[in-house]
Amino acid sequence: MVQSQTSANQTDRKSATLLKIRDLQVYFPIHKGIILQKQIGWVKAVDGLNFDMKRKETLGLVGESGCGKSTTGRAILQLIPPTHGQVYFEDTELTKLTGEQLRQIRQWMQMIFQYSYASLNPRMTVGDIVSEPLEIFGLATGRDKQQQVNQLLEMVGLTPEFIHRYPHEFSGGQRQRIVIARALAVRPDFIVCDEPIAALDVSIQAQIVNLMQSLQAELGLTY
Ligand SMILES: Nc1ncnc2c1ncn2[C@@H]1O[C@H](COP(=O)(O)OP(=O)(O)OP(=O)(O)O)[C@@H](O)[C@H]1O
Repeated sequence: MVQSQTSANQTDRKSATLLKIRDLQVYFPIHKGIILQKQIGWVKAVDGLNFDMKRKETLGLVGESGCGKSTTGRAILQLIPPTHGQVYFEDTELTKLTGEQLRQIRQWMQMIFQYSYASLNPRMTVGDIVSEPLEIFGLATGRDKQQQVNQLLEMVGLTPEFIHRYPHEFSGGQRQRIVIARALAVRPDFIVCDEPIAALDVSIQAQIVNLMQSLQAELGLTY
């Protein structure tokens, strides 16, 4: 169960605050029986979480397996509806937004996962994968889109020559770079990183951490 207290220091933060979490709770119902599915209780995955994050800050959640880290990340992005509490992104209360409003604001918040391969469509080329968010959010078309895709690949240490290749033609570390390039395409402020290096070899883990740190410095990202 993820819990925390808000310190006086945290509440003093002003305009630079990007994210505010207030009394966040995510409870999952526990059911018994296959047909009648009687509810017999709740899993309190997140229970009364409070914290603030400034822009360009990195906050790590540490805890045993099943303590609610992933649920916290998903609930912040409203991928799981919180049971109770508020999530503010800048001054917008995400927990009050409608579907379309959320879709717009999600542009500024991205998530990267441990198993990058599973989140990459095996039938799409790298060029299509990285350009898809540009199209969805209407950020670029034609030659401009092509240039942005090339730039994004270069930013994550991949050569633009890779654009015609498919995910299975890459190593685990390279796939994670593709996932990062796709996340960066929409120019996010905030990225939820759910164990983004856990599935990689130790030497590759260091490379991806270094890449994420340099991107944070360059683009002012909050992790
Ligand atoms: N969709 C769901 N329905 C029911 N219970 C869930 C659901 N998602 C998560 N849980 C439960 O909520 C708790 C927290 O899960 P979560 O995945 O957030 O933990 P975690 O800290 O990220 O674990 P790990 O380090 O193993 O990834 C666990 O007990 C899990 O079984």
